[in-house]
Amino acid sequence: MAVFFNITISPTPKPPKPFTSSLSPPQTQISKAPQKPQQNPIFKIKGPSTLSGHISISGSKNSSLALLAATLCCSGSSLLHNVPNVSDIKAMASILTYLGAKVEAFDGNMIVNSDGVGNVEVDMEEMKKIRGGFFVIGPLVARFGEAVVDLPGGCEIGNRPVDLYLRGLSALGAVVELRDGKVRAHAANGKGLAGGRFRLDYPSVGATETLMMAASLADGITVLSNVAKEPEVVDLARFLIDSGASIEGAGSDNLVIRGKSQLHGSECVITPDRIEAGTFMLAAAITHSCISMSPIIPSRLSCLIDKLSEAGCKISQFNQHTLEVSAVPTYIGDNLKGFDIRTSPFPGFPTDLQPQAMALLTTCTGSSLVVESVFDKRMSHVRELQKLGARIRVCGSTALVFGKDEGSSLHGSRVFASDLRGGVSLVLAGLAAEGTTEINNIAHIDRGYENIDRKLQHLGVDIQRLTPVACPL
Ligand SMILES: CC(=O)N[C@H]1[C@@H](OP(=O)(O)OP(=O)(O)OC[C@H]2O[C@@H](n3ccc(=O)[nH]c3=O)[C@H](O)[C@@H]2O)O[C@H](CO)[C@@H](O)[C@@H]1O
Ligand SMILES: C=C(OP(=O)(O)O)C(=O)O
Repeated sequence: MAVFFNITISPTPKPPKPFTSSLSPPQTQISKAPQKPQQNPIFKIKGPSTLSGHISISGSKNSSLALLAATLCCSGSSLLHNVPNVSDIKAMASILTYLGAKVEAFDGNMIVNSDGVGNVEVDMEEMKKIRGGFFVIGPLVARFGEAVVDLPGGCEIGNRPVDLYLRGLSALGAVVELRDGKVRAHAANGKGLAGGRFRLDYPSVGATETLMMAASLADGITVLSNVAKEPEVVDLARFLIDSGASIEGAGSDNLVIRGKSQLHGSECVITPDRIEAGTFMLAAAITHSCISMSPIIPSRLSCLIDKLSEAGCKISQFNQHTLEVSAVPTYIGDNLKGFDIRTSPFPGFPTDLQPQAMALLTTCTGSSLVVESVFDKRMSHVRELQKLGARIRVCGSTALVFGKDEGSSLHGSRVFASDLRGGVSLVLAGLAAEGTTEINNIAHIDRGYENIDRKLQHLGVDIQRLTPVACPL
C-alpha cells in the first residue's frame, strides 16, 4: 500500500460523512404522493460573526477529480481515501459508472474498478456540469484506443478552451476531431498512443493532468514541457507512480514519462484541499477571529500565508499539519491592512482564492489592486459584493478594491452565487456584514465545499441552509 499523505491527527470530531452517492441503488418508492418542486437551497447568515475553534479540512476536490479519472488507466481496483463529499465528485463517480467502471463509495472512501469499461462515449449531463469529467479523454484513448466526450463544464469564469488537451493528444498519436460540442479521439495506429514531445503554450492544470495520464500508457517516452506545477498535478503523478507509471519531474516545468503497457490499481489518501483551507484562513481574517485547522500542507499555501501576514494576521504552525490564523483585535489592533494580488499559476496566488481574498480586502484599510491573470472573466462576484456594500471598481480583469476607510461597509443583503469561489466569497462577506445575508444558488458552493455550513456552525457562525419549496400554481 502506498499512502502518500498519512495523517493520524484527530482534532475535533468530524461531522458525520454520509456519502450519498448517486451510485447508491435506487430507493424503493413507497409513496407516489406528488413532490413539490424544490428550489436551489439558500444560505442565511446573521452577521457579524466571531469565529473560534478548530476545523477539519476535507480532501482536495481537484486532486480527487484527477485521481478518479486516473483510475481508468488502472487494471484492478483502486482505493481512494479522504474523498470529499461534494457534488462534483458525485458527478465524476456517475461518469465513471456510465462508462462501465464499478464504483463503490462509503464514508469518504471510493473503490473504483474500471476493468469492466465497455463504453468509450460519455453522453450525459454530468459532463457539462464539471470540468474534471473531460480528463477521462486521456485514459480512455490511451487504454481503450478511443473516446467520445462532451466539451466540459465547470465554473463559468471565462474562456476555457481545450486546445492544449487536443494538440497534446495529437502529439501522442491520436486523431482528434471537435464536432457538435463533442471531442472524438482515437489512436491513429488503431491500437494505442505513442510517446511524443509537446510544449504547452500555457501551463494548464487539466491539460497537464490529462496528458500525463495518456502518456503513462503510451508506447515510448513522452516529454511534456511548460507543464503546470500545481500540487494537484504532483498528487496525480504520485498516484500514477504508485500504480506502476514512470514519471519524472512532477512539480517542475517539464515531465518525462516512460509509458507502460499496463498500470495496476493502488491505494492513496487524498491530500487536504488547499483552497478550502485558504478559504477558512480568509474567514478568520475577515471576522477578526482566531481559528485553527488541520490537516493542511502549509507549503501549498505560502503565497496566501505571506499576504495575510503582510495584512497583519498572526499565522502559527503548531505541528506539521496544523495552522492557526489569528486576526483578533488584541493582536492586529482595529484593522488589517489591504494588499495587492495578482493571480498566477502555482506557486503564485491561486485564482481559486481570488474572490475570497477580494471579500477580505473590502474590510481592510486602504485600496488594493486585484489582478486576475488566469481566467478572463472571473469577476462576477464583484456585483454581488457591491450589493453587500463593497466599493469596488472593475476594468476588465483588474479590480480596485476600496477598503473600509475608503467607503466599503458590508451590510446584509440578498445576493446570488454565480460560481463556486465567487459564491463562497459572498459567504465570507456575509460573516463580516452587519445584519442578515441571504445567498442564493448555493449549489455552486456545494460543488466544492464539504459541509461548509456545518463547519461554520461549529466555529460559532449563525448560518442556516434553507430549501425553499416553490409554490405550485
Ligand atoms: C477541476 C480542476 O482541477 N479545476 C482547476 C483547474 O482548472 P483547469 O484545468 O480548467 O484550468 P487551466 O489551468 O487549464 O486553465 C488556466 C488557463 O489556461 C487556459 N487554457 C486551458 C486549457 C487549454 O487547452 N487551453 C487554454 O488556453 C484557460 O483558458 C485558462 O485561462 O485549474 C485552475 C487553475 O488553477 C483552477 O482554477 C481550477 O479549479
Ligand atoms: C474553477 C474551479 O473548478 P472547476 O475547474 O471545476 O470549474 C474551482 O474549483 O474553483
